[in-house]
Amino acid sequence: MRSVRCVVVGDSAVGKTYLLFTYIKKIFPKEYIPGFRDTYSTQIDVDGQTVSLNLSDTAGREEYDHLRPLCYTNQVNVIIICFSIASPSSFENEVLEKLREQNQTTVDQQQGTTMVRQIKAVKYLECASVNQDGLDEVFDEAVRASISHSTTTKNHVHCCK
Ligand SMILES: Nc1nc2c(ncn2[C@@H]2O[C@H](COP(=O)(O)OP(=O)(O)OP(=O)(O)O)[C@@H](O)[C@H]2O)c(=O)[nH]1
Repeated sequence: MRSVRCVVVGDSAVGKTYLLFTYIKKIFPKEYIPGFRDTYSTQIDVDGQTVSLNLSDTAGREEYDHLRPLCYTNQVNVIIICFSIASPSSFENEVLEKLREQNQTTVDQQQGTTMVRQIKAVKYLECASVNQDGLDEVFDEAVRASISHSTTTKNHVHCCK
């Protein structure tokens, strides 16, 4: 079975741990979870293929800056870069609503897509752990990106022989 190793990175408090917890457990935690297990494995079907998906959480706090690169080994197939479309304190809908009233904008699809081009990432996706909106899609796309990259790399190796 194909195995895909995926690391989730991003600033502190953008929701990385909750993203993984909610995706795996299919429930948004009621109480704050200070940390989740560092890695988790699950099997998912993507485009008719069963894949073993290994997920790793990272700590976003600055004091872990020197340790985080240890997670970027050559065994990692996909890195998901996470950020809050609003500020961390504006997670709650009520606060988002207030921001909108004050004409303060959140990151929109267009800005996300532009950023993807700038950093040569594969895709920009929005999701919300709180209602599980778009969560499966994030990890399905991560698997697709990995499969498509490994196919491209193999083809490249062939053509250079
Ligand atoms: N409203 C709302 N809150 C969320 C969502 N996802 C996460 N949160 C909240 O965001 C806070 C931070 O989430 P974490 O998952 O701990 O953040 P993190 O990115 O893992 O933070 P570090 O461990 O410091 O790197 C938590 O208090 C969650 O309740 C979401 O989709 N909606």
